[in-house]
Parts: sequence; C-alpha cells; structure tokens
Amino acid sequence: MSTIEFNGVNFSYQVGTPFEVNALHDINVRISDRSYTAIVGHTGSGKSTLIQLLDGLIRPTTGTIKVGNETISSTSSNSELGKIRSKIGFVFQFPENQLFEETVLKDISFGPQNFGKSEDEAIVLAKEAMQLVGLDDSLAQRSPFELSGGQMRRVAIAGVLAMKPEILILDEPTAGLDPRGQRETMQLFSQLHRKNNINVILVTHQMEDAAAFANQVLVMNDGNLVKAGSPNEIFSNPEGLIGNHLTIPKTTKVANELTKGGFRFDPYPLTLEELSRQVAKQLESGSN
Ligand SMILES: Nc1ncnc2c1ncn2[C@@H]1O[C@H](COP(=O)(O)OP(=O)(O)OP(=O)(O)O)[C@@H](O)[C@H]1O
Repeated sequence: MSTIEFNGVNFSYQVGTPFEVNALHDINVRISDRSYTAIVGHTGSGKSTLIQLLDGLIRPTTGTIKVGNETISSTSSNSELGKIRSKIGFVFQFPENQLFEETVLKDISFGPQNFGKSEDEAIVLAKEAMQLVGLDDSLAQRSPFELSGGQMRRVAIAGVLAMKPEILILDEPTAGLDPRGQRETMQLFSQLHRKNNINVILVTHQMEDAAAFANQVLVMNDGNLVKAGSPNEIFSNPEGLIGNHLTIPKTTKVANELTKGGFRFDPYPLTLEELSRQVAKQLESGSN
C-alpha cells in the first residue's frame, strides 16, 4: 500500500537567514494508492518542493507526510527517509543526463545493485525494465551514448523502474522530446499505471497531459494548493483558475467554443478523441 497523505505541511528554504523563502503553506492532500496524479501550476508555485518532500530529499519545516506506514516530519532520521525513498522512483527532468555506464544493461542494473541486489538479480530486473519501456534486447550491450534522445530517456526510465518502485514521480518527463517522443513517453507511463499498478505523480506544464492521463489534478499557486479534483472538475469549469494558475487545454477551448454553437457534452471531453466522438454523434442525430 502506498497511499500518500500531506498533513499541514509547510516548507521554508534557508530558515532563519535573510533569504528565507516560505515555499509551501499548509498543504493537506491525500493521494490514493495506484492513482495517477498531475501537479500543475506556474513556475515557482511549489511543485518541485512538494515532490522533493515526498521523495525524502528534504524534510517538512512543520507538518507530516505519510507514505504507506512511514511518516516524514522535521525530525525524521536519514534512515527513516531512506525507507520512504526505497518505495519511490524519481524520474528527474532530462534523466538521460545522468546516464554514465558503458552499456545500457550496466546502466539499468546499477540501481538495483546499489540497493543490495546481486549482479545476476540486478540483470534480471534490468532486462524486465527494458521490456517495460520497450527497449529491444539487442540494445543491452550498446553504449547508451550512441542511442537516440528518446531511447536514452527510456534507458534512464528503465533504470528507475528496475528498482521496482511503488510510486513513480515524474518531473516534466517529456521536456525536450519531439511530439512523437512526448506521446510515446506519456503512453508508456499510462500503461505502467494501468498494467503494473504503479502510483504515478506527474509534474507538468502540459495541461493536455494532465487532462488526458491523470485521475486527480492538484493546482498549485504561490505555495498553496488552490484546487484538487478530477480532471473533469478542474477543466470543465476552469474560470477563476485560468490566467492565474493554468492555461486552458486545447480540448477545453474547442469544447467551450462548440458549446456556444449548441453542442452539449456529457461526459465533458478531456481528450480530442472523446470530443470528436461526441460531436460526430450529435451531428449524426442532428441534436446540436
Ligand atoms: N534552493 C532554494 N533556495 C531558496 N528558494 C528556493 C529554492 N528552491 C526553490 N526556491 C523557491 O521556492 C519557491 C517554490 O519553488 P519550486 O521550485 O518548488 O517551484 P516550481 O513550481 O517547481 O517551479 P518550476 O515550474 O519553475 O520548476 C519559489 O519561490 C522558489 O524561488
């Protein structure tokens, strides 16, 4: 079980210095086990701080974070933080920058070995992870640095998956990829969430991705969690959030225009596929 609970969490950088920044204010939220949560919000709103707390990279200034049966607070020891970190796989921005081994297989098996697995066990886990991310076996002995950008990113993601995390935190995982790479990467995470029951937490500036893949969206602004709800709740009525905290997903814009022209949507379409399906149905029946 890896349900996550933030209870009254505050975080300040550089406490007690003239440079103190209060980056998170009284965050209270529950993220269910095996859910897919998107965290959205403008630059500087506190998204990275929130996920670093979750990964035990920093401790809350006040309040607690519960991950399964473990709790993080301002007084947690390094070994307590370590227990939480062993449940979490963190895909940093541009994760391929952290590749360093001579071969793809060695790079992916480094993590499990570092966490105490034997070489043989680590290789089995690495091969499984290669399969999960769709990397062909024939690439195992290649240097990761000879691969394409998209493949390098898959190697880095496989390195995280080889450690069998219960929770996967993704920090802008499609940044710098071409549109096809972006689509494939997002589909990969969606599949991991559905088939492998991984709890996914995605930090993104792409509202389309939040709308299409997440079942819970957290909207951050200025260190506050200003809204939490299903993509439907957040995007079907985005007034008040737009401009301040969010950009409107393209699908929402199109759906709002079509509503003015007499179309009605139920459920509210969060993907272009759903939008076209509902429009086609209404055109066919002449009900718009
Ligand atoms: N190491 C640090 N020292 C001091 N202040 C920091 C530090 N890191 C972040 N901050 C400040 O904390 C606040 C929240 O920053 P954070 O990086 O969590 O935002 P973000 O939403 O992730 O932004 P982005 O989308 O640009 O990554 C901002 O005011 C930022 O300037």
